[in-house]
Amino acid sequence: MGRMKFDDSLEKPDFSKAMLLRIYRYFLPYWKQTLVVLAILILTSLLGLLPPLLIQQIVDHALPGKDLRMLLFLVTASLGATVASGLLGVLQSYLNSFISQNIVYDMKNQMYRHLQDMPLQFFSNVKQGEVITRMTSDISGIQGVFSGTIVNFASNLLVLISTAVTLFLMNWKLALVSVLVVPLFVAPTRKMGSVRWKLAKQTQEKISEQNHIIEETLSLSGYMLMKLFTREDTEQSRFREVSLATTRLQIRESMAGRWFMMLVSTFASIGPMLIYLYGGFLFIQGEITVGAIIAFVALLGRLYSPVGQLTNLYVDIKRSVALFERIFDYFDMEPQIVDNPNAVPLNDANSGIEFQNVSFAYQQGKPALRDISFKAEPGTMTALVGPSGAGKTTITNLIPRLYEPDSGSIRIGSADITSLTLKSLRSNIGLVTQDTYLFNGTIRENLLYAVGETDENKMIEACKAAYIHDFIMELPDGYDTIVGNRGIKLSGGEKQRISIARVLLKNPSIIIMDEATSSLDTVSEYYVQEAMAVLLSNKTSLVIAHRLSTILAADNILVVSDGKVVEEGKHEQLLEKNGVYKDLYDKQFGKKALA
Ligand SMILES: Nc1ncnc2c1ncn2[C@@H]1O[C@H](COP(=O)(O)OP(=O)(O)OP(=O)(O)O)[C@@H](O)[C@H]1O
Repeated sequence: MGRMKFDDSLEKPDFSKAMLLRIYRYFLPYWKQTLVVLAILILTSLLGLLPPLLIQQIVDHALPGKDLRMLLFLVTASLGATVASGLLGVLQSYLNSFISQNIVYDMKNQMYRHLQDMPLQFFSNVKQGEVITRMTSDISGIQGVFSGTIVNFASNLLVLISTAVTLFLMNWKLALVSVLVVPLFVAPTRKMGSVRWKLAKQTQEKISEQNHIIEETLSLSGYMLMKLFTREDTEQSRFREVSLATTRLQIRESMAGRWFMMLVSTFASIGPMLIYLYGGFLFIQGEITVGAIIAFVALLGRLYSPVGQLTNLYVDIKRSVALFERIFDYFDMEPQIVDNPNAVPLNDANSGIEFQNVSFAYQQGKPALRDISFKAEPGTMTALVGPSGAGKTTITNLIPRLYEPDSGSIRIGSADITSLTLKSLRSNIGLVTQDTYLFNGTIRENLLYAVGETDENKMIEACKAAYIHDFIMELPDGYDTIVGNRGIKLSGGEKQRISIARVLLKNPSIIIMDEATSSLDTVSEYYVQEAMAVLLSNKTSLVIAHRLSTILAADNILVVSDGKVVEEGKHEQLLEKNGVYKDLYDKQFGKKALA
């Protein structure tokens, strides 16, 4: 315990001018408050000098002169200085907190907005929980940078300078003696700080690992996976292992340098002894007074403590700059899909969709779509069929610009979608995905997410059209029923109908639908089909179709295979071709159709 391994090879933080300027910019709006804090720090460092100096006067003048009035005055003045210093400290705490919390507030809002503009790809790649860590602990850690690092630095420096100057003015020989001890504890304090920082970093990593396990296994889907594969014991031992490592690290961290601390306090106490010894000698020589020796010893604390803290400051600054670096890493990721400078709103959304030679790859060298061209006429339904992984979802994701094609263009009417404002484009598109995402709130809240506010009648109308109103009314709390995490309290068909109602409320001209593959019972399926029919009527729609009835109702069918449109036409025409479609049809629907 308390063993230390010292490693000087800590990676250097980025102290570049650009970095510091960037950090400085966050503090700039609060420069007035910062100036007040600085003024308070100067005042308190001076006020702190008063009590020892007043004690000197008491010992040298008030007591030997038996001057009661002078004694009272000096004691009151000393008390006054302490009280004033305390009051200023309160104001300073408020300002510290005001400045740092406001910077955190500014940063969090900026980061939230920034992350909203990140492409879908970012959220597919980022580790679970990572965004939350950056948003919460990293940004919140910034508050410590001002109230901790910066204020500490300024305050310690001011106390150190003011005390050193006072000591040297009082008696330069004695001051020199007190400074002699300083190097004795600077080196150990430095070492201790670095070791602590290393251990703290390791602990932080272990804690992140622990959080990751918790998030992975105690979230809804993770929990189901763990239960169904009976992995409880394995997960438990994985968790226990990481927890044990964390616990050990934390014990080591709290013990790190305890031996050194002991040494340091011993060294620090050598200072006063030296002062008594050498000061006593000077007193005997008649060079200084008893009061001066007492004041000197009292002031020593104000000299040693800031030296110790300033020695450790490098670690604090490093931690702070590392925090900023982590946050700036996120800010430096450019949102790739943004409005064109000359973007215009979409005028007529119901004018058909056209893909012209569109190619796209999620990863370089692995094309997901190759030279896709097709036209979805206004007011018609286009069905996308094809084997799993063929690229159907990718095609639909390109229309609301969740991803950008690598080449080719997508048009709505005559407008290239990149020339349109994202807001107008997306507000004209209704997306019904396979795994309907409902957040943990009431059915009403989930429905109104589409439009913000609407009157009750419109909402009920949409639910009736989506064949879900009667079901909702049968629930004990009706529209105020809580749906649970991701809507777990509802069946797949019910969730899909709610999401259809949500899109109906939005009433967009273009509908993109990924039909659920999960088989619903006949009644549920019937209702979903009916709801879909309402949703799709008179709209330009693209449906990833898994049901024969949908395929038969489609005005045009695109057969997608290996990132290409390999066949196109109506059901009968495609069957006649005796190609990929026929093959798919036989495999997927042949038996069902016969039945
Ligand atoms: N976010 C992603 N990052 C990298 N590759 C992806 C991503 N999403 C899909 N892919 C890959 O792109 C290809 C096309 O996927 P897509 O989801 O479009 O297929 P699909 O036809 O919709 O399949 P399914 O019917 O199974 O949903 C697949 O090979 C898939 O592995």
